Amino acid sequence: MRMVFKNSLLFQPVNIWKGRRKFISKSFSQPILNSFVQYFNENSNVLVKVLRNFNHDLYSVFGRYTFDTFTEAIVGRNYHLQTDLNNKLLEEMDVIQHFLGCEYFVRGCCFGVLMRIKDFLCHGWHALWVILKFRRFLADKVRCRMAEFDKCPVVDSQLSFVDAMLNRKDIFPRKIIETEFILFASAATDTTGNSLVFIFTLLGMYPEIQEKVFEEIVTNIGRDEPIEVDHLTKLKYTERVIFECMRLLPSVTEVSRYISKDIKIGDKTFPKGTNISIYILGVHRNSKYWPNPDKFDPDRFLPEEIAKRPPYAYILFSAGPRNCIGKMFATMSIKVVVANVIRNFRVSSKYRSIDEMEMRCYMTMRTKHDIDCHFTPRD
Ligand code: HEM
Repeated sequence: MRMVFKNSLLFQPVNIWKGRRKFISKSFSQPILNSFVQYFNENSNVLVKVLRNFNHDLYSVFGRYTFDTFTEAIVGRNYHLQTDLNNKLLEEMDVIQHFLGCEYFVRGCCFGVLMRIKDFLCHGWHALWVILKFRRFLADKVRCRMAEFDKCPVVDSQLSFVDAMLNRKDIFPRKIIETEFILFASAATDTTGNSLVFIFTLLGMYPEIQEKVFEEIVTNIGRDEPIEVDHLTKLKYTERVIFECMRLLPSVTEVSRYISKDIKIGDKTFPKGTNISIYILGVHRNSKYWPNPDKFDPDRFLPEEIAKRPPYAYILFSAGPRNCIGKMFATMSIKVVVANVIRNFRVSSKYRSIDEMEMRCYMTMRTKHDIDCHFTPRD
């Protein structure tokens, strides 16, 4: 991780992180995010076509949608991974998840150094090769953008974070811009893609809820109209459904922190120098805050129900200053996809409960095997 993201936001000490996060946050303001909705809409139209012909390997299908949308919004380039099935870059990235994932470290710890060396020789080189390929692929796009900028500088207060950094090349060298772009693309793709897979699978498990979502979408947007910013705030029930899906199946299940001074919580003290993990999945299914926690109930996200809970009972995007910078980007993108897909397809799944979905968790959570979720055109 450190090797790939060394110069990025993720690994900066607080004093550098603070200034950079503030700078980048301006590019995630509401007016800028609103201007991205056209890309979410256009790419979700492609997704609808893809789903008509290609109904398997859903992690790849939704990951490709997310990657195309992200790169188009941020550097103005669509790589058409949704339709270019020969490009296997995202699937190859899964090797990295395997390599960095729990299994490697758990086994490495149990059987000692020899197992680590064996794992590295078996999987490490492959992971390294994929990382370099991904890096080169994305860095190349930043260079293209840079060349465009040099020819024709854009003077605008509403720039994507890459363009905003390119505008301040005096403080952001090219290498840093490239690394940030790679971090953001990685942080956006699997998280959002996997969430979409889970949302549709849960909608497939609860057809009555799916029909209510369909009704709301058709009433507020229509069957064929392009999806625009103003539509998104009208999808109140759909939004509750999305939040409930991501409560039960968060694509990021834990975050870690290094404790820099003693912290007392209740009668326990966590001493300075400790690494701790906050288990998001556990918090989201804690019966103290979520009665009958395994029940799928979108009304938990009615405003009056939210008001009854402490704000940290739902930490899908983490919380505090180091939370997810892309949370609104992800939420808006997911809403557009749900609206466009549900008005075009009836979704079904054989699972009767989330317990039947065997999960595996590396950096992000997925099912162990191909997921059972099917899309049947409504027309
Ligand atoms: C459903 C989708 C997403 C989920 C569940 C998610 C979750 C998270 C979580 C839990 C963190 C905090 C990590 C920590 O506290 O250590 C985080 C950080 C981050 N996320 Fe997301 N994320 C999502 C989508 C996105 C998107 C779309 C982007 C980019 C547009 C993004 C960019 C980032 C970045 C750059 C950080 C690090 C922020 C920092 O250290 O200041 N994420 N995300």
